[in-house]
Amino acid sequence: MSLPERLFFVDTTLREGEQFASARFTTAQRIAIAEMLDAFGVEYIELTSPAASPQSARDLATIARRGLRARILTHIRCHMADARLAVEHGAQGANLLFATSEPLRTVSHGRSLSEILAEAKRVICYLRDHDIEVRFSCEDSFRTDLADLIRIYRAVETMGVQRVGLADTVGIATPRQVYDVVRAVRNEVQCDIEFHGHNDSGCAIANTFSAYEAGATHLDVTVLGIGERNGIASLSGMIARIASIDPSRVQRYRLDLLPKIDETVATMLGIEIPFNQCITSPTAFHHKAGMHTKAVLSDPRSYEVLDPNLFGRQRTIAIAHRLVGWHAVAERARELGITLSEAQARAAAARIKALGDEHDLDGAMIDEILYSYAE
Ligand SMILES: CC(=O)SCCNC(=O)CCNC(=O)[C@H](O)C(C)(C)COP(=O)(O)OP(=O)(O)OC[C@H]1O[C@@H](n2cnc3c(N)ncnc32)[C@H](O)[C@@H]1OP(=O)(O)O
Ligand SMILES: O=C(O)CCC(=O)C(=O)O
Ligand SMILES: [Zn+2]
Repeated sequence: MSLPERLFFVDTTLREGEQFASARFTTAQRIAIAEMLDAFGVEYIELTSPAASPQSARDLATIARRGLRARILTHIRCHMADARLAVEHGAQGANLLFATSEPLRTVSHGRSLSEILAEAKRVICYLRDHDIEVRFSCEDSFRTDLADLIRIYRAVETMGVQRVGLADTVGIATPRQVYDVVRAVRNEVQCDIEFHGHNDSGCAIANTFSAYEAGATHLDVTVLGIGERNGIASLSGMIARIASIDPSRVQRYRLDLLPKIDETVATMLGIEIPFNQCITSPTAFHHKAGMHTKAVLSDPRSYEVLDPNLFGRQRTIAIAHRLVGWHAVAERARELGITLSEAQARAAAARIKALGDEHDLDGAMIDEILYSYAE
């Protein structure tokens, strides 16, 4: 499968990620996160609006002055006061949004589509006059009428935005729907397209990937997928999704930094890396069941679509449990310098299984059983 060439990550750990329940990054932590993401190679780092709090405004200015390779964006309402703050605090780009769906339009801001477009024109012209890269996003795009979406995107493109954004704000969209809507927008505008997908129904990575396949160029991610409620697509998840199809698409990034980035942010948040996190979870390259370990010992590609070495990780093979197979037992014996016949390895595996039915096992217990064959 060939994937589109144009791919930019917009990491929004310092905006969407700050909306995660336990996030309250200090200035030093914000700088550390921005520097790690920059070293990794994300193209954009999105920061909380300078309107949010005095420290958020100061930190935007500090990070924007830091001379990072990544472009520093701030996420603001389509509002002149917020736009002025973005300019005053040195943002290189402004990610504007306005809710356009029926359910949100009423309760979020109460504007009609025409009023949204009138406000957008003032704000976009002001930002473009100040040489700010502008993206305009329709919040809750997937509960917005497609004709309304297209009307707005065509209009803001003529106002001079560099890209339009589609947001699955409530995590309701399916991968096929994302593909169809992004494709429809792709056919209507020339500018770049950004996608932002929430994980409420478990489709954030799949939806973000579908958007990429359909022509989205800019993909929103956060470290560990943190964000409002249960978050959005994770950086490591999107890297895994793309690398498993075509590693050359992500070879320009410092993939070996991913474990450290996830670990550092998890520590800042006071959480563990989730067990099901792609690439960086402690068990992401851990093999247990006998049928798996037998095959992996012969050729890791049997049960690994990603090479752990690419990410500075190592595979682990567990044998201290009742699902063990004799091949893995024989391999452990070889590591210990013990030569077992097939019959002995099978007998040792049977012994481990019987003990595993009775209680938890650990590596030392297994080695003791294996040494008993060496005597
Ligand atoms: C789906 C998302 O994650 S969107 C991003 C969410 N991010 C944030 O909310 C950033 C943190 N937010 C904040 O610090 C505050 O909400 C602020 C500073 C932005 C605004 O605070 P307040 O002025 O106290 O307003 P409050 O948050 O209660 O209400 C939102 C206001 O923004 C207006 N508004 C909402 N969306 C938009 C929009 N896209 N563009 C312009 N105005 C908007 C509402 O009409 C309301 O205006 P009002 O004060 O005239 O009634
Ligand atoms: O600005 C955007 O495109 C996304 C805003 C957001 O966080 C959302 O809609 O969930
Ligand atoms: Zn969001």
